[in-house]
Amino acid sequence: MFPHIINASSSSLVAIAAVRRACVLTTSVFNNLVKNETLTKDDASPVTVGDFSAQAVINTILSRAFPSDPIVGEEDAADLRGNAALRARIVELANKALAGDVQDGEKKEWGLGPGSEQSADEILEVIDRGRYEGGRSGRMWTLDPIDGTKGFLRGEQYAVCLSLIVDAKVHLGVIGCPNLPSDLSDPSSPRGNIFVAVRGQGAFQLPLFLSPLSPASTSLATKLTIPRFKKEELNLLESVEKAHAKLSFNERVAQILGVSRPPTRMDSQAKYSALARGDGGVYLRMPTGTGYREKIWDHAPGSLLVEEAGGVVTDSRGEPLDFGLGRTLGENFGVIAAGKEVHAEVLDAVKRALAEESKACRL
Ligand SMILES: Nc1ncnc2c1ncn2[C@@H]1O[C@H](COP(=O)(O)O)[C@@H](OP(=O)(O)O)[C@H]1O
Ligand SMILES: [Mg+2]
Ligand SMILES: [Mg+2]
Ligand SMILES: [Mg+2]
Repeated sequence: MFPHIINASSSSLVAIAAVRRACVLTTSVFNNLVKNETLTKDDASPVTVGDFSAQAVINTILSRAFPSDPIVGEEDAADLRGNAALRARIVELANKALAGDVQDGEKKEWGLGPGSEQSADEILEVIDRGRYEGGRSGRMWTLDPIDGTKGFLRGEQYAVCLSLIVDAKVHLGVIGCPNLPSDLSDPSSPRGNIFVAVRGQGAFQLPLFLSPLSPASTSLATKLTIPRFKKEELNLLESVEKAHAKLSFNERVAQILGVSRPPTRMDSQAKYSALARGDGGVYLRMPTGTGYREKIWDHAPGSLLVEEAGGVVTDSRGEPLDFGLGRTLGENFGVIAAGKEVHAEVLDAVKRALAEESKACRL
């Protein structure tokens, strides 16, 4: 089943290869990260040499495989142009990742294999291929080279996330989770999974560090379906970072729903992956009131994964997420993702909690 899908779509084969290469890089960067390899961006969020070099690797592969496809990537090279030490480290890391032997499921023409190293200028340019503004029509990719940078820095969950959007609809989503155990309830179960969703063809999990075409990987590939939860089995999946989502609101929604299990807090779109395979029943992310606009790369692959696993993803008004507005999802009304049956109940609970809040404000 799974190889049939990736063979049928060259985009998915390219995307899986790109995400796997980047995950090998980020795993090695984590093990060797030193203090001065992290910058603070204008919005006070962290970015590491891992984020920049992973974007260079994925953008290189996409640009070679699909030269006319634009890319909406989280990072850009502006901060690297004035920082020679950081730039040199990123060039070294990206080139090491690109020059590794061409493996099963990859092609040399994608800029891979010995001899495919690029100059510093080429690496900066390819990082900047991610500056596309997005929009409603045509084909484009959206990339989050490390989603959950704070989780990455803590040695916890993070994800390398890539998605193909066509005419504002997500067609393909690939999420590499190097630190995610196969079984959340058993932290000693093997870590490193990749999640792949193709519109209309399903959602899958397979081992991250095996070629997707190898018999071992194929035999371990599983098709994901969100199970029907009983109330007592439900719990919420939510951000670790209080600045990213209003966790007190989640507590009230859980109360209204009668959910008694504690929430699972996890960084990155690993939450969507966990939801798609039945590790937790509800993804809930409500705005904290700062005016922050959610970015398309933080939700595109995760939302398709959940939908293809039989779930529903909307904002807090029940409206679909709109990936055609540019780099952001527009005004922030939050995100609710859950299995079909549970989603309607959560939406009602969210509306009730919002009504309570606005009543309390008027008093
Ligand atoms: N004020 C805010 N509200 C919502 N999301 C925010 C935010 N500030 C940053 N983020 C986003 O939250 C993402 C992490 O999501 P989560 O909280 O689910 O782990 C970050 O991705 P990066 O780590 O790629 O920058 C960042 O884009
Ligand atoms: Mg970031
Ligand atoms: Mg992100
Ligand atoms: Mg990121």
